[in-house]
Amino acid sequence: MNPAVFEVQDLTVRFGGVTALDGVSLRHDSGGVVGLIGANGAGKTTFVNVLSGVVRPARGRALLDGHDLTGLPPHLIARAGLTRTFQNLRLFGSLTVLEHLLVPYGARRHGRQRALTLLAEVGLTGTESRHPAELAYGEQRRLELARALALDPRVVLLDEPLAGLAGSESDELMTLFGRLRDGGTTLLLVEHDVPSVLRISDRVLVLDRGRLLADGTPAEVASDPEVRQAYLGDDDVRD
Ligand SMILES: Nc1ncnc2c1ncn2[C@@H]1O[C@H](COP(=O)(O)OP(=O)(O)OP(=O)(O)O)[C@@H](O)[C@H]1O
Repeated sequence: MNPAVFEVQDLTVRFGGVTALDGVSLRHDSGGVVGLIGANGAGKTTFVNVLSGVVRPARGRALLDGHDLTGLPPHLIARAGLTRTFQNLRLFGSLTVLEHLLVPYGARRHGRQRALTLLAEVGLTGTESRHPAELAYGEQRRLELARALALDPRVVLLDEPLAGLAGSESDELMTLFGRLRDGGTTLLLVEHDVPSVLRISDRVLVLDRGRLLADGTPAEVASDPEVRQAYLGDDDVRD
């Protein structure tokens, strides 16, 4: 069997007496958008934190293309092809927009041109010399995304990328996610906006108190009685 794009085996994370992830195992073999939903405290951010190297699991493994990432620091995981955005933006106040992207591109060939191209892709052309504090909130979110996209990762983890965005801004980002997916990037989308997740995802995972409650197509997950009872309100799943 070919290695999965990403895979977790028996992933278990504890914070003191709290079990944030409880033996989660799954593999994702193709690209596309994988939605990850669940109530507050279900373990979604912890899942992203383990895959991206921010949190070490008590048990289990995380793999990217068959390579064990468990315990590697975030910068090596990023270099291996898995990057992320943060729920609370982590931009550098002293760097300009362009400099944010020149950091990952470093001395690479055509780094500056590639950075400018990427800024155009996320709709930030014209903001190159500004600092994060001079950007609108939606622009800051797009800069965070652009930084995660530098160096052409194979997998990007998006932790609540739509939080705090107006409807039109979040529509634009969803369109961009669709383009990235079509370009072959695998996206793992953690999001409280369930209708958006169901609309864009090829596969939806539902976490409930650290366990994988459901895993299927958006239609399968939206009609799963256990999911509806544990998590989804009827309003959330209506078209
Ligand atoms: N650093 C930490 N220290 C202690 N407990 C933590 C820590 N991080 C997460 N937890 C706990 O682990 C559980 C899972 O949290 P996590 O943030 O992964 O959930 P989530 O599904 O992302 O929630 P939300 O939707 O509210 O962001 C929660 O009970 C949370 O309080």
